[in-house]
Amino acid sequence: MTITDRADAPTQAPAISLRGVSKTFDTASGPVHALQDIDLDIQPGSFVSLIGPSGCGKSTLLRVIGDLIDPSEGVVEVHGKSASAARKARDYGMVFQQAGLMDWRTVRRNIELPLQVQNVGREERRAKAREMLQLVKLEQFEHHRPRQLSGGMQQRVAIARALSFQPRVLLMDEPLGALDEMTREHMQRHLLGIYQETGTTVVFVTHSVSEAAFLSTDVIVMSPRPGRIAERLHIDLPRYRNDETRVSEQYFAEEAKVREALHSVLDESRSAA
Ligand SMILES: Nc1ncnc2c1ncn2[C@@H]1O[C@H](COP(=O)(O)OP(=O)(O)OP(=O)(O)O)[C@@H](O)[C@H]1O
Repeated sequence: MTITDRADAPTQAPAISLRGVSKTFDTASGPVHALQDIDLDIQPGSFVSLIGPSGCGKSTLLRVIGDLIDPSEGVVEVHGKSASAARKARDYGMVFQQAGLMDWRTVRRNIELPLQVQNVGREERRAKAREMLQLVKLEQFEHHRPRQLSGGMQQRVAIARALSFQPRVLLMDEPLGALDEMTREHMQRHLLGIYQETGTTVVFVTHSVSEAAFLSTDVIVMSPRPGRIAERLHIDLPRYRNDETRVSEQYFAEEAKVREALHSVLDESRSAA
């Protein structure tokens, strides 16, 4: 399965490639087949959302890509390297539902942390962190502590931190899941802006159909027990999207397409249960 950000895009080496990837967890109550036989190519610069019922393996797939867990079978390549080599080469930025910021450090020093770990010099670190603060539009909060910021702002800091070392791939596990509806829409606009500006390849786990349709170039619909790819959908919207996109006929049609695919997976998994 190949995913390109445009249907007519020339063939290029995928940013992420999975072949025959399965993951089984051995638990006290027996094996859990979280992923089975996943083949997937993700082209550079695409924004790919993973959506599907709870427990269908979205987070497991993201974690296998990011080398946070090993697959039981199969191969993962990121820009031609193994997932573990890609992690060592700092090809990944990761953002989770909780921002996970350190409250004893200022906002800027939180963003500097991954650079500090890489022994980047102080001045360069500071300059990079300021650039990232501009990217997420939080320049004036440089000296604040995370607890002084709203949930959405904290997530923007987490995104800035993840992007500080210019990873080629941004892995996001429900990064907007804990935010209220209005903040979430606001953050979606921010995230789109960041994506458009950086051109980073994004893999994004979400439960929200509208979010997946609005943000993504492609949506992967997964089905549970075992976790598999049920359908992949190309989102036929202009790459540059804004609030007008959200109320366009074209967007409603794309959203309906994702909703329909998800509902047929839900219906199947209910009738199999
Ligand atoms: N560390 C683990 N040990 C045992 N089972 C696990 C582990 N991690 C995930 N699982 C199981 O693997 C399956 C897939 O889980 P995963 O979290 O990837 O699904 P998900 O689609 O992200 O779910 P949700 O939408 O609820 O977050 C589930 O049955 C889950 O219970």
